[in-house]
Amino acid sequence: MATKSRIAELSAIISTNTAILDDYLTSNNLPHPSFDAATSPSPRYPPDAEAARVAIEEATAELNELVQGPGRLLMGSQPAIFAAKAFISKFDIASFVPAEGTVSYASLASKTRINQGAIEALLRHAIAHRIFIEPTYGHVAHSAASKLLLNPQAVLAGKAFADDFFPMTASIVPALATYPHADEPTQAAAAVANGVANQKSFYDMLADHPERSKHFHETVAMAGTFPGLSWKYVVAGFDWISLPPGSLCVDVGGGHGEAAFAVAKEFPHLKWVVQDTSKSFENRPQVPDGMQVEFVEHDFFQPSPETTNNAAVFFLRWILHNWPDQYCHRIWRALIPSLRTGTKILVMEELLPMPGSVPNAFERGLRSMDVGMVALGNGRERDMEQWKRLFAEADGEGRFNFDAVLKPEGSQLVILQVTWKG
Ligand SMILES: C[S@@+](CC[C@H](N)C(=O)[O-])C[C@H]1O[C@@H](n2cnc3c(N)ncnc32)[C@H](O)[C@@H]1O
Repeated sequence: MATKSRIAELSAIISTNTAILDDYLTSNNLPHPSFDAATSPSPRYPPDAEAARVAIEEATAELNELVQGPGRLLMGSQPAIFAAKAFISKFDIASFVPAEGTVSYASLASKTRINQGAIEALLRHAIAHRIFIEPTYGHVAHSAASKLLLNPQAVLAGKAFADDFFPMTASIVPALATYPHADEPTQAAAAVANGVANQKSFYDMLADHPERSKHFHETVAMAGTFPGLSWKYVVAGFDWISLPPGSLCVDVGGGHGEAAFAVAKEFPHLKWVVQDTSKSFENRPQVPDGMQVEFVEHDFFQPSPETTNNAAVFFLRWILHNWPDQYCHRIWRALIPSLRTGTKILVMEELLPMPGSVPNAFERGLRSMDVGMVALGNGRERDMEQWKRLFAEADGEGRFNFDAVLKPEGSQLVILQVTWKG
């Protein structure tokens, strides 16, 4: 019997899994996927239906790319869509489009004071990507995707994309052409994009732009509402109950303190100090009543303050991936004055898999983050060997002992547990 071709295999996978998802939606009287503005924003499915959805996403993408052929695949990506998305967010285009009905390009031009032809070019490119629709010639209405841009959190994230993530991504190649060693934060694409190469790292530059700083920090804090990044995984990722009452935990570069809040809520016997820059603390939420959480301004390249001397745990989530190895070592060495034999250092980060060993859509997300870290500060996402090497070399004497990697079920990030041997 002839073996099935890959495209026939993929077609079968799509057919089987589409039937599963379709049955689930129909039998539960739920809306079916649609680009229509009335569609619910981000449907969440139970495990079987979600597995079918993921299989469809994976197989349709592979099938689509297979039938494109190598030439179209190589040349077909359209970077202008990122400019269109950045434009839409920067100029609040979604807010000018009524929830019901349409707005004309002429009206958008008068509201934004931007040339109508340029708006038409950018929005029609977005429309071709299902962001907005043009139900009658010259008039724009919402699609399901564009309507999401009315959500206040999406507005903030869109601004961070338009002002920071998109321009820094576009500057990766010029930065590497000028600074090929790619090992200094001040020579990364973010610095190049902002005209501060050799002067400021991304975070130092951001401190000069209060609005952008607010968008960035709130976007990072908001990421904790995404399923794989939920704060509940900070709670599940370590044996917090094993720490004696009154133990001090320090969230280094803790941003808005959401990780500390999540653990303090479940384990009120612990005290938390959240360290970060003053800019990051702006717009942070109040400490909920009864929680022992304190916010302390501290530069993590400087020695940890004496008040953290008896800390049981130093927790670093999404810190080290921003920085090249030698800067990570500086952050770790700054902890040493406060470390005692047995102090735990918990690093919550992505763990890069072997290339090609995880579903492609997931891998694309991870690799995109990795490139994003190069852009932000010549940082890196890291695989297991790279993490182990980073810990082993951090103090020059191998006193940071790597214990274990913990991955709570469903978490996108792992917790790497390290103990100070003293
Ligand atoms: C990617 S965010 C992660 C925030 C938080 N830990 C989380 O998981 O959401 C990196 C954090 O490092 C902080 N940061 C950057 N440079 C710093 C420095 N020199 N000292 C202290 N914090 C710093 C930033 O302000 C930001 O809050």
